[in-house]
Amino acid sequence: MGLEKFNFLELRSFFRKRRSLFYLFFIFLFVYIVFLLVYSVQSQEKLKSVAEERFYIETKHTSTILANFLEEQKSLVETIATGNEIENFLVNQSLGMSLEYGLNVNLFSIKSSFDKKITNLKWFDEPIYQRIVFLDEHEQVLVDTKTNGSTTDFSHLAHNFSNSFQIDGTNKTLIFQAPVTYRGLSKGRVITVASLNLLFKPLQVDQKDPELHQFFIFNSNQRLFKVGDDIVQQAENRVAILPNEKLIPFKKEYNFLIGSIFTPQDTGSLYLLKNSIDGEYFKLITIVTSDRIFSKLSSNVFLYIASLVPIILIIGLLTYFQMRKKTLELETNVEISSKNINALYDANTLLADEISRRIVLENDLRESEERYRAYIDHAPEGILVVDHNYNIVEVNPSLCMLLGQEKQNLVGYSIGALTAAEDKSDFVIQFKNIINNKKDIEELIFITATDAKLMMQLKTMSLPNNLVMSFCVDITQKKVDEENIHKLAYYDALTSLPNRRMLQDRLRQALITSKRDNQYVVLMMLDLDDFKSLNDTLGHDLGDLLLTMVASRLSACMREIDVVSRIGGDEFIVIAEHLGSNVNKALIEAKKIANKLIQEISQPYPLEPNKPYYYMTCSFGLTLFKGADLSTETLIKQADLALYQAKNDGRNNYKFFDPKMQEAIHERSSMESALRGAIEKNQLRLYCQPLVDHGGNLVGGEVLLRWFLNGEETPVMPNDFIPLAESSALILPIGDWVIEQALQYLKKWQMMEHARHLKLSINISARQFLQPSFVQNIKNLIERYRVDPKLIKLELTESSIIEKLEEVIPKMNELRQLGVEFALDDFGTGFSSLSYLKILPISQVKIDKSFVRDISTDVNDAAIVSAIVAICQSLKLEVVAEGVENQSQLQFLLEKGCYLYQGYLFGKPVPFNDFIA
Ligand SMILES: Nc1nc2c(ncn2[C@@H]2O[C@H](COP(=O)(O)OP(=O)(O)OP(=O)(O)O)[C@@H](O)[C@H]2O)c(=O)[nH]1
Repeated sequence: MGLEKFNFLELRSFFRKRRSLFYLFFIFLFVYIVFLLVYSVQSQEKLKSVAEERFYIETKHTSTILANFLEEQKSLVETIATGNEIENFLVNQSLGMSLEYGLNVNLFSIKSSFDKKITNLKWFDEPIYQRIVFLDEHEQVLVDTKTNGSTTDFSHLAHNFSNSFQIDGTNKTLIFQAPVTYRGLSKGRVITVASLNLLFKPLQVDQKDPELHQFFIFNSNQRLFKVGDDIVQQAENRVAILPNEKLIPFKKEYNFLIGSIFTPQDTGSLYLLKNSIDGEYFKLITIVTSDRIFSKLSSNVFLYIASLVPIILIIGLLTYFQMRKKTLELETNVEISSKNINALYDANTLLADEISRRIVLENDLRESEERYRAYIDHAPEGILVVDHNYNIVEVNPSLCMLLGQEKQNLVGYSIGALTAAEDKSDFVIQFKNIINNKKDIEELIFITATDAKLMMQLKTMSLPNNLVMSFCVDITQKKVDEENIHKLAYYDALTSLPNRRMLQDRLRQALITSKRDNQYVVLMMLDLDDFKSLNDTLGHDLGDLLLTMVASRLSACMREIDVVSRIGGDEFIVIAEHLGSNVNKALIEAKKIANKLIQEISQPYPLEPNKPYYYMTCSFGLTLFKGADLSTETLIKQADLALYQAKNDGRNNYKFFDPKMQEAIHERSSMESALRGAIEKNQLRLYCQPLVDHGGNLVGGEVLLRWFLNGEETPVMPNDFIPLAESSALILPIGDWVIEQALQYLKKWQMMEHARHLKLSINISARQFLQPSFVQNIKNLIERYRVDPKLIKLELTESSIIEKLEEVIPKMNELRQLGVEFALDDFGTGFSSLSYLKILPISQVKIDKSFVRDISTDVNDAAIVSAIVAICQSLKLEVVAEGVENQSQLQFLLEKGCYLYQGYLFGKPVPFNDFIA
């Protein structure tokens, strides 16, 4: 909306500056107009009187004309009466002349004179006389101009000649008479008869001047007036009331005067004037309209009104200016208002914007409120709003569901209502603390309506108006899961004892405590003796059962503060603290514990109902420490080392760690690091030991590894470093190296005429064989060196593959398909389940040298070897006897049907290059 802006201020200042001038001008104008008005009124009055005067004169003139006419007629009739003709007659009469003779002539002459007069005398072009009559003193008509002989009786005409004329209303005539005298004697009279109509000739009584009407009144109060062509005479005796010679307004009571002369519409505008003609005898009454008299004059009312016009105009002007002023003020106000309106408009716009913004905000707020409400109502977590008095203001459906409570039983109540616990005091205190501290996340236990225990995680935040909102998430299950995870991470699933990880923790703490308290602690590593047999004979389940029994026995023997853990397989570690600060006492204590535990473990185990008890022994490795700056790993290694010694010492006993063991450990670790660089330093060499048949023919060789440490001539034997290589995973690169080298030699053999048929046996460690890429590696090498796979024989020890048969057999089969053969090495030293011979895709079995060594002297060994050879024969497997050193052994083997041999009797292992000259 746009508002027009006027420049009112300029106009207003203009009027302000000239205001006094304007007032002066208006006053002057007012005076001038009043003066003009007065002057006009006066002039009007004058004009009026002039008009009246003029009208007087006009009527007076008419009266005079009429008076003159009457006078003239009077004198004329007298002139006739005294005329020569009549005088001659009278003379002759007096002379006695008779009528017949002389007088007739006279009369004739009179008559002629009369006729002439009738003919010649005119007024307003009309003959004045209708008749002239000469009567003698006896009223005898002597001369009468009316010749038709009708006589009129003039006797009624008075002889009194003071009234020299009379009006004959009946005949409508005007009669004048004059006496005829002779020598003082009356001799008769002359009568002239004129038309009454003549009187009206000078008067304006016709249609031409309808505004003026005149009539006569004569003495006998007779009104005489003319209506059309008729002259009417009426009696009226009230005429006398009319004033003389004065123009007076016509009053209503004068209506009788005008009668039927004319019928004015407005008698109020009539004026009346009475003029005397011929003395008081004859009056001329003039009735005239004011317009007729004052036609050119304005009426006073008009003047007054006209005079009012300027006043009204002035007042109007003043009012106009006043109003203009007011308008200006108003307009100024309007302008100010318009400015205000503009400002208001701007403010309005701002307000509108603000309103729009607020509407948007309100919408946003509403949407946000709806979102908030939707979120609250549908949030999966419980939501709770509490006021500063700890009263519940809001709960969402999720919280109600979690707590098994109805909303109406919570909202409006104190926070105690949130738990169904009998004693709510702890809950309320904890909750208040949470609310007051507003820690990020707190945990609190709620009791639900069904008496269930809910562990809730509360996240609390402040809201406006001193409100506090808490998000409650049920973490009961999470806690259980966490506990389970913790258990899985820190506890052994089978025995529920702390596992190796937990042990590390506890050991770390024990280290700290022992240092702090200056108290000895013993770490005992326990390993069941020959547990593997139990597994193998009774199965894993019973093995597990035994392990759990061992665990409970260990726990039962130890104090609450001690640690009993299972670190894997059949190995347990026990930590006993607070053994005193004296080493000897601590040793005694530790021994006591070890003995007690050995005693306990050796108790019979009722593994199977109605079956004989199982018996189990164990070995311990112990290490004592007190505030030592040793790592937990070192301590465990010490105990392990001691255990190793205990095992070596025949099992079912315990050994304390001593520094010599430490040295051995050190030696082992330095050897490990030396072995790590052996390949790069070219310290490893391949040797080959011949394999011969019963005819002494070389049929192949077994690849053997030698480690020439630090350029020494005497190599380190495989038994001294292969276990180390296996335990440290160095066996993998070493094994790969061995295979590749061996195939290169085999390639060379293949190119030699006399060696082309020789088979090469390569020892493969279980770890190496179980490598996922093992088969592919072999394939690649066969392809690379183009060797005949049939000449390759891979040797695996029974114990190494027995646990992973399902993994091992498919791999063996895959290589078998290429032509690669397998031999079971060291047969007889392990479990030697004969059933494996059936299921393993092997082509050869190698009897361990420990059996071969004493076959001539030990009946058992001889029996075992015989049995092995027999079985292999029945299974159509080649049998190789290892460690054949003398003829008696050979003889025995030959007798039993073993036709392949390896041993010093046929050749020691020699460097590969020397194997075939
Ligand atoms: N039943 C069962 N056997 C296990 C479990 N963990 C490891 N073993 C077996 O426990 C045996 C542990 O054997 P070792 O301790 O190496 O040897 P051993 O037979 O006890 O002989 P020594 O320790 O030398 O006396 C292996 O045969 C494992 O397969 C287990 O959780 N349950």
